[in-house]
This record gives sequence, C-alpha cells and structure tokens, in this order.
Amino acid sequence: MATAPNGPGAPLPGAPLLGAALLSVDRVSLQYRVPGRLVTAVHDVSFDVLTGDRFVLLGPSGCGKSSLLKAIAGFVRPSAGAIRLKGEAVREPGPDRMMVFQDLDQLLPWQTVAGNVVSALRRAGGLARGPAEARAAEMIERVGLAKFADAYPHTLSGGMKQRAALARALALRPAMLLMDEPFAALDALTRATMQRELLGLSLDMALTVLFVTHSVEEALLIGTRILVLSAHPGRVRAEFAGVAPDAPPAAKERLKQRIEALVMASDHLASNHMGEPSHAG
Ligand SMILES: Nc1ncnc2c1ncn2[C@@H]1O[C@H](COP(=O)(O)OP(=O)(O)OP(=O)(O)O)[C@@H](O)[C@H]1O
Repeated sequence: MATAPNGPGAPLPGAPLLGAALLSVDRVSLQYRVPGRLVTAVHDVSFDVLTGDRFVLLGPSGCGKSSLLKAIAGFVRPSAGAIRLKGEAVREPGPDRMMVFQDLDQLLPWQTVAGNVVSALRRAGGLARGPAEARAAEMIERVGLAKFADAYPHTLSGGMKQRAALARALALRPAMLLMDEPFAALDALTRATMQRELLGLSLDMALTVLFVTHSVEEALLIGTRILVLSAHPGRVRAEFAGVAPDAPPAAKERLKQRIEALVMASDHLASNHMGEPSHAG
C-alpha cells in the first residue's frame, strides 16, 4: 500500500467520517488475452476504500482505470491478487456495486426514466412493483428529475441522462457506487454542476464512491483520497489525501502541481519504455 505524501489517514475538515475498509484491492493484476499475446492492463495494484470515501483512481488514458473498475464490479477476473468487499471475495456483478458509465446512452431507450429505475429495482433488487415505484420516485426526486420521470431517454439532455443513470444506481442502495468518468461526455458547465451535485448527494446519503478520471482538477474536486496510477500498464505511483473544499487556494494549487508532475512523469516513463513490460507472449 502506498503512503499518502500529504498526511496519511488524516480526515479532511468537512469530509464524511471514514469507517473501516469496505473494499480491499490486494496486489491485483489484470490481463486480457488477445490473439497471440496477453495484454497487461494493471500490475500489482493495491488500495483500500473506506466506508464514506470518495476514492479517486487517477491516471492517463490506457493505464487500466476502467479495467480496475470492471474487476471491482465483477465483470473481469484478476489474473493475480484478490478483490474483497466487506471481506468477501468479489466473483461476479452484484447490486452492492452499481456502476455509472461515461456513455450517455446507458438507459433502456424503450423505457421512461421511472421505468428504467423501476426495472432495475425489480430485476436486480428483487422489489415488488409498488415498493419499486415508491423508491424510484424518491431517487428521481433526489437527483432533480421529478418533472422528467415520464420522459424517454432520447428526449433528455446529457446531464439529465447521467442524473437518471445515477438515480437508477443509487436506488439499489449499493454499498459502493462505481463511476467511470461519468461526466466526461458533458459540456464544461453541466460537468461542474454534476460534480457539485454528486458531492452534495454523497454527503447527504453517506455514499462510498469509487470514481475514475484522468482529470487532476476533477480528482481534486471529488476525492477524499486520490490514487495516482502510472501509464500503461497501470501501477500505483502514490496515494494523496484530497483537499478540503474550504482549503486555501494556494494549498489546492500546490497539491495540484504535485499530482500533475507525478502524472506527467508517469507518462514520460511510459513513452520511454514503449513495448516493454506490458505485453507477454
Ligand atoms: N477487452 C479488452 N481486450 C483487450 N485489451 C483491453 C481490453 N480492455 C482494455 N484493454 C487494454 O487494457 C489497457 C487498459 O485499458 P483501460 O480501458 O482499462 O484503461 P483506462 O485507463 O480506463 O483508459 P481510458 O482513460 O482511455 O478509458 C489498454 O492497453 C487497453 O487497450
């Protein structure tokens, strides 16, 4: 486990009270078999996510962030190491780990916003229609989409589609919300609004969030902790405690510069080692 250079374990002012390790990623490597070779996506990665964390995986394109999230969601099996949620090995997808993707078209197009949430609650959550409809209405209200509960996805803006996807994920009351660059496809203004809303929701609902991004600014805005991965294949470079929202701008800028320098150094290292050790025959 990497140490946090700016104060390991110290809770941020205004941050949720962090609890015990909810998720443990222990020396995980992920490989894909493609014709004639193996592609190593991440190598020997370890970290813990605590209850109440907004834990950010930060790294350049191709460093294996999405692959790690997919493995935690249970879609991809590690080639080495172990992933445990509440001490139990993760073997398959489950409603305790709901994912929101970057893709703006992750809703079922033939169902309304409410229909999408109710379907998920009935299928994955095992709820009867009545309770599913009540819980869906509550979540849709929470994400600010009450007036659009009966709208079909193609009539919604990108931000509204992501709100609906968030409502669907949160309605299942997952132990952990997995977010794979969920705001990357939105315009800058909507992205900033959604980031603020996610922070508000995570505090109101005491969410545990694992958030993937390649934006240092977004990582600093969202993260209570930030794990920096090297370029392909991803390895842990360092873990940082985030900055409190009310921290002096100079403190934020200093941390931003340290993280940016690390990300740039990783990129540089990777481009000097092209073709090395990521691929094995
Ligand atoms: N299904 C797959 N089959 C083969 N290789 C894959 C597959 N998925 C990902 N990879 C490879 O694994 C590596 C990591 O990819 P991944 O998408 O996890 O990175 P990422 O950090 O999320 O990238 P980005 O920020 O661009 O989304 C890349 O080299 C990619 O080509």
